[in-house]
Amino acid sequence: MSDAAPPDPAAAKRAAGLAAAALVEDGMRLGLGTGSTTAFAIEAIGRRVRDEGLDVAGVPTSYDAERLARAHGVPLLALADLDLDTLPTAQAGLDLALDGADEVSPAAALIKGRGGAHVREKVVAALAARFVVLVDPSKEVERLGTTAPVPVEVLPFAEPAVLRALRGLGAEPALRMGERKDGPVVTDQGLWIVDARFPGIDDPAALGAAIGSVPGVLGHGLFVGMATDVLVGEAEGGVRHRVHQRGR
Ligand SMILES: O=C[C@H](O)[C@H](O)[C@H](O)COP(=O)(O)O
Repeated sequence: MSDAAPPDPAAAKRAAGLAAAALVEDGMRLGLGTGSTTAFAIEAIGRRVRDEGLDVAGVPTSYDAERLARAHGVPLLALADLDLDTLPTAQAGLDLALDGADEVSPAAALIKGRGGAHVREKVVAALAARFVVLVDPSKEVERLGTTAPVPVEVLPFAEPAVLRALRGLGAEPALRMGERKDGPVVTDQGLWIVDARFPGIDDPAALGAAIGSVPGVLGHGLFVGMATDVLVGEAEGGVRHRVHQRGR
């Protein structure tokens, strides 16, 4: 038996977060993701704002990201500030979106939403020229669904119907319950989350389309063909940079 300590996920997340913050350039409009890995990036961007006078602003993907950005002095933007009505549709509204993931496949398809922020995260990622995903190595899987369920945000009224439809798609679905609160977890939108556990996902795009078309579903945590970069932090401080093409 080896006496080696297990890799430290916090150190790996920190390495990914710092590498992501280093990609940020003066004048950029950012998407600020949610979760423990992106938190390291937001903190590091805040340091650059303070120490280097970096001029950036970011759209937060959750109340949590918003509070963190404020705490670290990262200026905030709302989608309404992006002038999307005058921007040509082919032009991205944000330069760079930074976010974590619960699973990443070899083709950079993702499961997101452990923190329940996946709906806003997808809106923000879709607006960005580059969508950079920050993970520790435990998030890399050969096949999506290996470790994480697919979070599905649902209208409370529709929950029984959505559970039934998800079972029909091969999932074992369960309403997400609060750990420090009685009853269902309520999202930033005031809706509920169903975690749908699949026995391995072979075609995430097709499954995503099927889940998205269930009446009562606001959105789900499968992100396919969106990531342009994956930064995999290592506990020793190194970072592997995987580059991906959008739409594949
Ligand atoms: O809703 C939460 C987000 O999708 C997170 O980005 C994802 O769950 C990864 O979080 P963490 O970096 O804490 O593992």
